[in-house]
Amino acid sequence: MTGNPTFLPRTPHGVSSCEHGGRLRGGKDMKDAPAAATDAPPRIPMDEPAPEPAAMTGAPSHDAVLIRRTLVETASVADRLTSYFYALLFTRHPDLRALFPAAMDTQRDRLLKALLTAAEHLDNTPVLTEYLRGLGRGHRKYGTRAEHYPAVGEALIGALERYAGSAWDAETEAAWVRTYTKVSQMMIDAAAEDEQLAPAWWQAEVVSHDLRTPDVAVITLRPDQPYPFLAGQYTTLETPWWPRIWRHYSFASAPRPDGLLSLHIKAVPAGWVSNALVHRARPGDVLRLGPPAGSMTVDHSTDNGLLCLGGGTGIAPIKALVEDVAEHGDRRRVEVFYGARNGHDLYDIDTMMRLQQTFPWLAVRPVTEEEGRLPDAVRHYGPWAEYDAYLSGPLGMIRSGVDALKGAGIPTDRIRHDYLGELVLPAS
Ligand SMILES: NC(=O)C1=CN([C@@H]2O[C@H](COP(=O)(O)OP(=O)(O)OC[C@H]3O[C@@H](n4cnc5c(N)ncnc54)[C@H](O)[C@@H]3O)[C@@H](O)[C@H]2O)C=CC1
Repeated sequence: MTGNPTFLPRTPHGVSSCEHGGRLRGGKDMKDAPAAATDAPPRIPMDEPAPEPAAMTGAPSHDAVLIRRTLVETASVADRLTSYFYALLFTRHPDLRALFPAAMDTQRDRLLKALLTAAEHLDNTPVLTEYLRGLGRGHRKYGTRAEHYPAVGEALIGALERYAGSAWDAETEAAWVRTYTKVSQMMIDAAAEDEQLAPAWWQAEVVSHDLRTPDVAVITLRPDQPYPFLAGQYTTLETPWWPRIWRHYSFASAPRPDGLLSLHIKAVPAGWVSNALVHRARPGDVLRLGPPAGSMTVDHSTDNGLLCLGGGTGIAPIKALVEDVAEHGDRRRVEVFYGARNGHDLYDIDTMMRLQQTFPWLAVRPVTEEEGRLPDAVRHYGPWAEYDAYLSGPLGMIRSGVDALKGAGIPTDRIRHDYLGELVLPAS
């Protein structure tokens, strides 16, 4: 290590809780941890997805330049860097191992990816603040405490130092220490504030389980206490069968007067949580939910129409958005394109068609792959320049959908989805 990093995030009350500074002993001697087997891809690839960025303004700060240089340098070895990061963390702080799932697989790169996403948005303070505050709140359910953050910072610096090659020097290390201190402080403060307002997690009982296709279930939950959220948001969920493995699922309904929550789950190959929810969960089972998150919510300050693309189970939050517009009595035009591989996979088409019959301002267009892919279908209609766009579905669909919508004249700041991290981060 070139310097002597000291992470001193204040406790929520402004007093330094502990000091974990100093060189990481023995870091250079450690072997890379073996790569874990891969699980099914997480629906949202980080702990919590970042919000849509505002346009970046001005030149990047010097710290941001140094940090991006490190990211570029380590992009091709991200996997080894991640393994080494966790090896350092757990060797130096074995007590922290219990906060993570028994099998690390997809968890492995989540923490690091979240940190790197934060670094990516260093110069965009409103976006960074919103993202980190959500991340801090979301970490309460893992049992994360203020005093854990310095340990993570040390492991991060140790791993970066090892893999950043010529991009690493004392100045770069100082930039990372400053950045990490800022990042962790925002998370700590947000968690402390949230503690006054909301539980760290909710328990929710399965009250109905409806298998719509061999792979897709619609599940209704009754939370043990009120669960406030907005249509279009998602939750994190832990099952009793896979402790400490959390997955993201969007709510399929706007908030209901009876307080019940509904989710659409597709069992994906090797997806432990999704398979348990589809094939094992039954009424009476109790799950745990983290706080709501996500920025794909309706902007009620405008009369713009809504153009919604829902692919596969991505139709769930789109249905919630439609209900939200209906409840506001806005009568704004809402155009839904509902994509699936084939007719059989359009598992919620009856509900969507019922909504279309009820609301004259709503048009629902099912699109199967025989007819083409969702973004192509959208290009055949329009014009869309006066619409706000909402996308939910597989990553490839979001990517090509965003391109199609930009091509149709919708500005980026009126295109909402919850996949930002994966779209901006270098592939690893
Ligand atoms: N908030 C969100 O963004 C949500 C996302 N999801 C995600 O949606 C996905 C749904 O998966 P499945 O039901 O298996 O979907 P799928 O693989 O059956 O595809 C659904 C639709 O997306 C289209 N599509 C797929 N790849 C595409 C590409 N590269 N370019 C253009 N169109 C493409 C297909 O043609 C089809 O119309 C999951 O990954 C799930 O995690 C689910 C709920 C909410």
